[in-house]
Amino acid sequence: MRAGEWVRLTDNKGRRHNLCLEPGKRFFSNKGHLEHDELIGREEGFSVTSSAGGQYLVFRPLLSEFVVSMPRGAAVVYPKDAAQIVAMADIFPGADVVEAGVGSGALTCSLLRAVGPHGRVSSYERREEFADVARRNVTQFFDGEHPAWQLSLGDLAEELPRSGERADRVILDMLAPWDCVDAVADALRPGGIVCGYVATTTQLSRFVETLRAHGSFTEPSVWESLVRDWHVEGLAVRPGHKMIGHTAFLVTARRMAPGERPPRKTRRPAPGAYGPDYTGPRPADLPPQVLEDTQDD
Ligand SMILES: C[S@@+](CC[C@H](N)C(=O)[O-])C[C@H]1O[C@@H](n2cnc3c(N)ncnc32)[C@H](O)[C@@H]1O
Repeated sequence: MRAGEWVRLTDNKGRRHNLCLEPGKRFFSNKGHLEHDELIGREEGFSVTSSAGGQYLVFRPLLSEFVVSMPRGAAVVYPKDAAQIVAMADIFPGADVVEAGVGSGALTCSLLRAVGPHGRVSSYERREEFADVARRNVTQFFDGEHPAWQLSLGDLAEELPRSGERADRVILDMLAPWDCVDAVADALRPGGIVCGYVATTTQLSRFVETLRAHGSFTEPSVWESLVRDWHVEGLAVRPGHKMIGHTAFLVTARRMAPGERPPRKTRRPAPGAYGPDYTGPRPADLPPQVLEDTQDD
């Protein structure tokens, strides 16, 4: 490990500290201090003892560790969901991926890793202060600029058509992904995948109905992932007491070729899908403020 690199210290109670190694500096905790110089030049994966007897494991942070501890502008996509997005939206080496909004840049790091140096991740963010946070985080994680990354400031629905970009995959993590469906459909290559990450059921409903109504996507698939750790010690083998429960719902659909439509029966809700006596608004008709009152970016 060299000066300027980030390392993670974990004490024997599982408490974690991230630090950037600097010659001559000290790390302080309630267990005294450690000299950075003791860590610089060593290979990761060892334990050190501080001046007051605290023991720490020393490793470089994994991506999944980095994104949950890095500075945040907006809420981040958690590693459990980033893994689902990479797998189920089929992000492959060399792919052209468009992403919005970039938020804190957590998902961006996973996308860049998956496309590699010969792919492209084109990220859009409409708030400059979040774009700045993301730029710092992504640059820190990759220890410099990633050759496949391009970050643009602006609203995806307006900027993507202007850019003329074509994409194999488009990932939307934003309040109102339905506003971007036209732009996404125009940018996606036939067979390409749109993947939405939405926090609430009202957003989910509106996004899925908008994709269906657009007519150029296959029937959306919808799921969520719940991760539960297990405690395994002797005969005490049981689920952990805490878990990461709901974060967001995931939606994917594939772009049909130009002029092609998915089979009709998969495009519309079955008659009576809202119940025979239902006369209220359909999800796609809900006014935007109903959603904006309950959800922030
Ligand atoms: C929840 S955050 C994204 C977090 C990000 N995926 C991550 O893992 O760090 C949502 C972001 O989308 C941005 N946003 C919302 N609508 C947008 C749009 N139409 N175009 C571009 N950015 C948008 C917001 O400003 C916000 O920063």
